[in-house]
Amino acid sequence: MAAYFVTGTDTDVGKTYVSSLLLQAAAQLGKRSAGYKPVSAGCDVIDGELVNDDAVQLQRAGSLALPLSTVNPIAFTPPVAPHIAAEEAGTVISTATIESGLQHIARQTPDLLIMEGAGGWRLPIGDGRYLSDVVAALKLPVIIVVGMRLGCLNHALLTAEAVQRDGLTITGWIANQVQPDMARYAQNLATLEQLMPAPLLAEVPYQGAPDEAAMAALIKQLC
Ligand SMILES: Nc1ncnc2c1ncn2[C@@H]1O[C@H](COP(=O)(O)OP(=O)(O)OP(=O)(O)O)[C@@H](O)[C@H]1O
Ligand SMILES: C[C@H](N)[C@H](N)CCCCCC(=O)O
Ligand SMILES: [Mg+2]
Repeated sequence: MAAYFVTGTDTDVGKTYVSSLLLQAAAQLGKRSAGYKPVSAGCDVIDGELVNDDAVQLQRAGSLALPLSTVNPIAFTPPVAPHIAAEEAGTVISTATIESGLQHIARQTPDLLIMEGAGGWRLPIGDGRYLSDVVAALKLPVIIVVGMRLGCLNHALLTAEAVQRDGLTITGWIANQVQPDMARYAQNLATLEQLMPAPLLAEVPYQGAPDEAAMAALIKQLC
């Protein structure tokens, strides 16, 4: 089984969008794929259940049939930083729950398991702890989604520095075109290719996906 942690240069940079593409591509190639969003903030309450859109997207994209509570064991209603939502709910984000949730999915032997963070790499989860501590304890390789917009160079380089300082391997980064036409896109991409300490895995076009052959090659590399 291959498991990865997908982080991003910020919230709203396309971690879920890109993770879903990877899970779908793996499924189309006959692989067992599963997404995991341990901590979410920003949910609808449907029939008494907290339903997070990221979790629903990952659940649909993966080929394993998993209940939503398995894909997303820790969920909060307001779309705010999760440790603040946890405090408001009078609860503490449990690292044991995050870890056991991953092991639970791993036991169903996916070929590709993608765990999506929330926000960026150094996400506080309360009491001086960070989601990155959990990823480090799990020793998961990291994929960085770079939301290609002005400011991403600094965010991408700082994220990569922090991941490496935490002792983790960066499998690579994905350039995600969150804007239809970023000014100097090619030059920004070239700058990151030169300065990032890990390879560019894929370019994801605005409202699109890498071509089938590129995706198949990437899934082969990741699995
Ligand atoms: N390549 C793309 N083309 C067009 N829209 C995109 C692309 N990538 C992401 N988006 C859109 O940008 C928004 C943010 O993407 P997404 O939800 O995947 O971000 P995220 O990093 O997972 O955010 P969060 O921190 O909340 O988990 C969504 O509306 C998504 O559909
Ligand atoms: C609500 C939002 N879409 C995400 N799920 C949570 C983003 C947390 C960001 C925390 C921060 O770094 O400021
Ligand atoms: Mg997301």
